[in-house]
Amino acid sequence: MIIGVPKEVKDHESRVGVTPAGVKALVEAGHKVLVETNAGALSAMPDEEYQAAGAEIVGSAYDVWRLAEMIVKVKEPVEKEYKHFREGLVLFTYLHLAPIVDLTNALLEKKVTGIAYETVRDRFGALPLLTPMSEVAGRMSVQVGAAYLEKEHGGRGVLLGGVPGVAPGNVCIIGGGIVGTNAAKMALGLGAKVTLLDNSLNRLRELDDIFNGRVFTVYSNSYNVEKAVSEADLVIGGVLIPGAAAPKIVTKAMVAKMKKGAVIVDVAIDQGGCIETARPTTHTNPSYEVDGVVHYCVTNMPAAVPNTSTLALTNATFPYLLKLARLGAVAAIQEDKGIAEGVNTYNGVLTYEAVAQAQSREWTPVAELV
Ligand SMILES: NC(=O)C1=CN([C@@H]2O[C@H](COP(=O)(O)OP(=O)(O)OC[C@H]3O[C@@H](n4cnc5c(N)ncnc54)[C@H](O)[C@@H]3O)[C@@H](O)[C@H]2O)C=CC1
Ligand SMILES: CC(=O)C(=O)O
Repeated sequence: MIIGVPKEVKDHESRVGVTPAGVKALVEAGHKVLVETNAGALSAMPDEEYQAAGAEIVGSAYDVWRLAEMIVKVKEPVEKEYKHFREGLVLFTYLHLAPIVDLTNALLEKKVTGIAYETVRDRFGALPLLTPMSEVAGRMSVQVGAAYLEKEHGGRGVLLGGVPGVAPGNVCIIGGGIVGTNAAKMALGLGAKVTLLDNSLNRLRELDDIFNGRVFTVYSNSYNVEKAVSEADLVIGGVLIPGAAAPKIVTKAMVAKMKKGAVIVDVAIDQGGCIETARPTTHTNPSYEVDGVVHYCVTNMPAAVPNTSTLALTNATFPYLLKLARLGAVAAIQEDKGIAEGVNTYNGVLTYEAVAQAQSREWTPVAELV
């Protein structure tokens, strides 16, 4: 198969979809890999390493997209990439379609097979291609939040760890999955007081065990959320219903009652955000204020640490990529239920229920189409 790896074009997106190690394994398996020049440069993976691994370096994105049968990326295509879509192309990347209607339309119109990292499942039902970036973003959310709490950055001037004689800061984490757990680890490491809310009692039990009671676990309902948020210096949003638009757990009214200079990091913003006042931001303009509360809602947080993130992401994506290349998309979808779960668009048909619900559209399971 001919596999194309374009350079990312989203704001400050510095990760890359395949590493030189991945290229070597693909080439050894008989595939051809086209890498756009400088695609890996910001992840400290120069063209020479790709070339030495057997890739063909291609000068333009246009040619990578045109010549490849499967495109492997990191982020969902932005508008200026839609012109590259064509019938039969396989696109393996994050898509986050629920909140992005125009991208959904473009993939459907051009009959692209869109396989979304964030909805691929493993045999345990987990989301193996979302997990590594949630680990990164969860850990980052605390260091970003701590920086925005500094006066210089508009925050209320709270040191999360406190000092002897002064209480630590309050961190409230909503959603106790991968983002939430990793955020809790970092916040505890800094010495903050951590409250974690989830609407799964079983998950709260697991978290209580994992953290040995050092994190305050609270059942997520609007009463408890309002109280926790009003006491917080830093609120981290990490709620997910896979593939769906994120439910708004923190309302505008709750934000209005937060402490002035408190900080919100809504990691769930890539699925539309779980905080009503959150809107997507970029690494160029990462933050804004609502009711005196600083909001940081960057949709591609791991791009800030591309070397770590590219390695972590491709560790997880590579076995799926190899399978897609070996079998071709149709046979891989037929053989592997987890890959089939990743298919959001196929031959002009929307194939993911939660996206269909978010956009009030019809959908058909991909198993009925291949
Ligand atoms: N902005 C960025 O750069 C990045 C964003 N993300 C996003 O972060 C979000 C969270 O991802 P993960 O932690 O991997 O998901 P996860 O599935 O591991 O965790 C989600 C948690 O939310 C909980 N939840 C669901 N409904 C809830 C409710 N009503 N109240 C409280 N909790 C509720 C679930 O029980 C689960 O524990 C996703 O939208 C993901 O795409 C992930 C990586 C990077
Ligand atoms: C998960 C995601 O959206 C990201 O890593 O950018």
